[in-house]
Amino acid sequence: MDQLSMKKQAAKTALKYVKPETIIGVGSGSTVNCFIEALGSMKDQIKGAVAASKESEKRLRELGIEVFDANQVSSLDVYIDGADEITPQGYMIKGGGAALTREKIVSSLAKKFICIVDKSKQVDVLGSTFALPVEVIPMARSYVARQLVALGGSPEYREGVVTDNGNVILDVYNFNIIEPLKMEHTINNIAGVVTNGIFAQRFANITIVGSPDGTKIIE
Ligand SMILES: O=C[C@H](O)[C@H](O)[C@H](O)COP(=O)(O)O
Repeated sequence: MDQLSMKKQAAKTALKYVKPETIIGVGSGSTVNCFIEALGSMKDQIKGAVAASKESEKRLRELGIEVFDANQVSSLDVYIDGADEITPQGYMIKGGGAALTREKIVSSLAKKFICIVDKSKQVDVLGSTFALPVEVIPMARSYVARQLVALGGSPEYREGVVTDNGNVILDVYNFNIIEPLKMEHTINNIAGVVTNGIFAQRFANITIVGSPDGTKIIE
């Protein structure tokens, strides 16, 4: 089974967590694009969605789903998003598509984070396969990079990428993230960091994994 089919499998399974008459949170990325496509079958049952990226917003609107601003809602029933890495505890690295800050904001509004992944995203320790994205205010780029080196990482500027918030991304290699919550807070405390791609404070409550052996749900 190819990776796209596994993503589609996980995305379709997530529909069972979408309740009629609710506004849901929707993340971004290729797995979420599969989810948005599947959500078309329920578009008349939900009130709408809050999107974590301009790209997802556009795709939702194209399907005829109403998109709300995050400031218009006080709470969301569920937030559905992919991840670049996820541990058995539901800790994630996100931001491969540079949407990490809006994803953290929208997911923080939700009662439950449902993470949809294909099995290649499962790891025991964060940082094993994927560099950690950090969104940075442009004028702080060099300062933040030096601080990340002091923490043991090897940051690389993601050339040519500007986030939906007008900032830049540093991808940090060689981080073995043994204590995700502590690391998330430490990096977020560096002046000039908007947020980093560790999702430990806001971990996934439910992980849906698409694999050739069928879909697995980890709660
Ligand atoms: O910024 C992007 C997001 O965090 C995505 O959810 C993450 O990169 C996973 O994307 P994909 O489903 O394309 O692997």
